[in-house]
Amino acid sequence: MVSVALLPAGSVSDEAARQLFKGLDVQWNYHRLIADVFLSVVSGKSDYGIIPIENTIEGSVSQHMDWLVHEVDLPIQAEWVYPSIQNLIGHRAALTDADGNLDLSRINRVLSHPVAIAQCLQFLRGELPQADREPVGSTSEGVKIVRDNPDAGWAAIGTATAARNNGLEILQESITDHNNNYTRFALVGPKPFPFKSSDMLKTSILITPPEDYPGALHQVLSAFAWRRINLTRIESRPTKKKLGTYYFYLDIAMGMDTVLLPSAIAEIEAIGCQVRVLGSYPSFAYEQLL
Ligand SMILES: O=C(O)C(=O)Cc1ccccc1
Repeated sequence: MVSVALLPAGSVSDEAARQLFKGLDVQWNYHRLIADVFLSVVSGKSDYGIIPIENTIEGSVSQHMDWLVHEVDLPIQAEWVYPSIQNLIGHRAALTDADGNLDLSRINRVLSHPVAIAQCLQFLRGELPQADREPVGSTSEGVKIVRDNPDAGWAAIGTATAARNNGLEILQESITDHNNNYTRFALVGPKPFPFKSSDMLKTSILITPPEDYPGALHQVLSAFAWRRINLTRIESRPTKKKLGTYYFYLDIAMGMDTVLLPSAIAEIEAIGCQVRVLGSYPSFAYEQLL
């Protein structure tokens, strides 16, 4: 049995986790906040933690990436993608007019995870301009709060699973501003993920260039380019130490166990950059986990 820390039952993380761990014996340790998911793994209560890190519409979930970089030292052991379909969820009976029609103008507040709210901004502006938006720890927490306040005129954005679990209706299905909305999840923890394998391996590294070094990023990229090493993501984030200083987060489409990548990293260190490896792990496409 493995123990896995994640956001609460019915969250997108929960649906995605069940896909990765399908067929395995798992103890699910649910936590209200992503910080507690990380800390459950750090303290040894859970073997792995499940962290949403990137989304088709919203891009990087910076707050989660920052935790991975600044607050904990937990390697990434796998990544996978999962389609996040978001729905408007509430008490239909309380939002119906005298003719029995659903009246969305009765909704005065929408609760959800900030990433889910960000995925539905056009819908919210167009269909629910009167409603306040309230960020909560997860989409499923929002659904639960709405369930407990049937007469408040509140609605949540969340999964069909959360609507079902809480006995609420889907008022409108699939309300994200763009289709094909996928979220990339990272599995973090001290031990490798031995249960499933993939032909696609990835390595994530963090590079902090020396200050005032013109062309540092160019040199970093050329260390990969002439070795024909494929990068799949590059992000810059503030170091949080001084305004205008950044580190670079790179995803590389290969595992660490080759000559090429260690030599590229050695070259980057030789020009004075700090390099931290955040993990070298299998990457699963959604279709691989069905
Ligand atoms: O709140 C959830 O359901 C999560 O798992 C976080 C999240 C929110 C929106 C898209 C993907 C993951």
